[in-house]
Amino acid sequence: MTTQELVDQIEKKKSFLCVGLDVDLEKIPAHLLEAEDPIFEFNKAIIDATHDLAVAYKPNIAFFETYGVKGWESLKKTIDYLNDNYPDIFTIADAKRGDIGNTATRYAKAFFEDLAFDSITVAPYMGSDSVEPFLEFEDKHAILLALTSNKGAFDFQTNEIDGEALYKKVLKTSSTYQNNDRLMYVVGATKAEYFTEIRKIIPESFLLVPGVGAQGGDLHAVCKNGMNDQVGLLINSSRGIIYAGNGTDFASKAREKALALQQDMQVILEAR
Ligand SMILES: O=c1ccn([C@@H]2O[C@H](COP(=O)(O)O)[C@@H](O)[C@H]2O)c(=O)[nH]1
Repeated sequence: MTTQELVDQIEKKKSFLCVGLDVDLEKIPAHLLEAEDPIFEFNKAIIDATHDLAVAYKPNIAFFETYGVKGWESLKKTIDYLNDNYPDIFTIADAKRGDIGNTATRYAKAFFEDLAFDSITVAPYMGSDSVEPFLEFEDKHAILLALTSNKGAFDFQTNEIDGEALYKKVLKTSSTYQNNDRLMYVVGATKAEYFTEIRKIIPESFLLVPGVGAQGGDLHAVCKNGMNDQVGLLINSSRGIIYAGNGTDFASKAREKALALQQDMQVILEAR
């Protein structure tokens, strides 16, 4: 998907919501456990209940890998279901990959060609030759971890090297990579006070922003400091939406949570 197509979706739906699919068999409603593929059935119900309110879905790959081959089958069914039924939706494989060039190419082919995701999260630590292979695919995007939502982000990312915070170096250096127009960045909602500085370095780029809801990040603060002319934000909520209920009405409960976020976003968009 092109960035412009994503922007068009945001305008049409008045939403920049990304629903995170972090499916845990210990948390999903008991009645689904009788299904042949409970993970897929759960995802399908969540997607069907929220697709008009969200512009992106982000399956976190760990939650599928943990179930081995069955988990990968559920992931494949989930991405195929999204692509077949809701082709306008932007899809993110939250896989946080990063390795030397030839290995990075294999990761990129796995997630962009076999699984047909629009984007994948990538760790920047190994540098240009570990990131650029992901940027060789037309209309696909690498979403680089810049300033993450967790407290461990302060271990390295905000530390200064030669007078500049590491996360700023990541933003600046990656902006020189081949096909850098296909780059997006992860910045945590729990780090709202950093968005103004971040926007000075990468004014145009889309930011994937996890950390609202369960991690306590503030949507309004993020939007105030981080929104650009094209909105430029994908706000992710995973547990706060998908586990809003755990009875037979779990999907409508998830919709209620997604609707509340979308309505907040609509107000923010209309006030711009
Ligand atoms: O900095 C980061 C990067 C990724 N994540 C992922 O986003 C979701 C957040 O889930 P919630 O339930 O909404 O807290 C999850 O998949 C994380 O692995 C992040 O939280 N922070």
